[in-house]
Amino acid sequence: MALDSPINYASIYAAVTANLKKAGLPRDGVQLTFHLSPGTPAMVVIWIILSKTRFPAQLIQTSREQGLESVDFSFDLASDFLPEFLQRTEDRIARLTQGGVAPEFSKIIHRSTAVRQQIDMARRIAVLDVPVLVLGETGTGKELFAEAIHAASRRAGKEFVAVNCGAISRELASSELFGHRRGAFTGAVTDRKGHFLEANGGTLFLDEVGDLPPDAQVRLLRVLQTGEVMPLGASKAIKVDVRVVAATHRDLAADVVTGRFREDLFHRLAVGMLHLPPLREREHDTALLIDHFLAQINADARGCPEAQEKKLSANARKILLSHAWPGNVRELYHTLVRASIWSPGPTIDAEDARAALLHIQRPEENILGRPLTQGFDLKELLDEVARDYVVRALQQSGDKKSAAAELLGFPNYQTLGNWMKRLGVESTD
Ligand SMILES: Nc1ncnc2c1ncn2[C@@H]1O[C@H](COP(=O)(O)OP(=O)(O)OP(=O)(O)O)[C@@H](O)[C@H]1O
Repeated sequence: MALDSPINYASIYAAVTANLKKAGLPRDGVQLTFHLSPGTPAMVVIWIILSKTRFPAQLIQTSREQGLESVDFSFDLASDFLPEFLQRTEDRIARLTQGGVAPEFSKIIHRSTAVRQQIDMARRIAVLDVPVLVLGETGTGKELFAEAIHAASRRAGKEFVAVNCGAISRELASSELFGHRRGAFTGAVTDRKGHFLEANGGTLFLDEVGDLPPDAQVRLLRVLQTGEVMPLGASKAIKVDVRVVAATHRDLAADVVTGRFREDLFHRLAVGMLHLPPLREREHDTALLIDHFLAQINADARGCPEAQEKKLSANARKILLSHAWPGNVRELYHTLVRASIWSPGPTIDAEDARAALLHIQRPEENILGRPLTQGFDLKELLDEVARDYVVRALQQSGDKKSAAAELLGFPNYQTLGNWMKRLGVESTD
């Protein structure tokens, strides 16, 4: 096993754990033994920590005088230290979160327990200054959560830099994030600071982190491990103090399995992890968001001479409530903006709502012509088709479940109810 240095704790830890994992350890039926005597003091420390945590092992030492001895001492991290450590952390969180919810979390409009739980977790993670990974479909509020975490953290007054990794070209990803020196590559005519240094002292929000190319993943891992950035073409690393909040709509755990995303980076980023549920899984949030956004749209329009205060008719509301919202909160907001602009009178009626929704159906999205590329999910596609028909049947039947069930060829309305629950379709029937 090659080591950078026999006294470098980080490299000993990385090398040993990588080798043990490669050997498929720990594993049932295999009793591990670590020999403490031949190593440097740094190695002994790492062996002891690993034996008491990730790789339970028996410890032995040897000497000319005593021969082989088992090294035994009671040191149980879980029961001896963790409770005390956690209690200290709890106290700190309680101190830091005194005074109610940070106002930035109040921007996250919700009534559902699912979102409330994620806010509670985000508040606790915010004060710990650890990396956070926010998972959720597009438009579920990942960036909104990242901003709130920043605002509720000790970095609040410092920079919040948001970068969409999916929008950077693969060739330029490393230079955009970590910077470059003039002449580092063709086209590098001036020095570039890079987003990490721009966010120094604050928070860097890496949206669509799953789209980072492999070389940028390696560099990001190194920054997280060492707290230092090495711009392309530079000869010296620069210390940075940046908290990373990453987000993705991809199934990152599946990307780790296929090798598309580095497992070690995944673990580094996912110290705190949030799962934002799609709108269809947030009971009653859609109704609340409709009212909130409509009030906001009306407030924004106030002052324009030709603007009218808009209201939603009961039928228009029903249509919006039963839509599947594949684009989640963002799509809901834009649909309301369109509906309020297009409705000629002060009331947005069913027709206006339908027209605003129809606007986003893209004819080129032929359901039979989707490319079989990574991320394709046949079950999700079939659910999409089912959702579309269920919503249409409900609309056509005036939201009467029995009639809608008949239209769909279901034996009874309970069957429709089961489908709606599974597909996350709401109804007001
Ligand atoms: N719970 C919410 N309350 C109020 N506004 C919300 C909520 N969730 C999302 N939004 C708004 O919806 C829009 C989309 O949210 P945001 O950009 O945070 O989503 P995202 O998950 O980061 O999207 P993407 O995956 O496309 O990057 C934003 O304008 C945001 O302010």
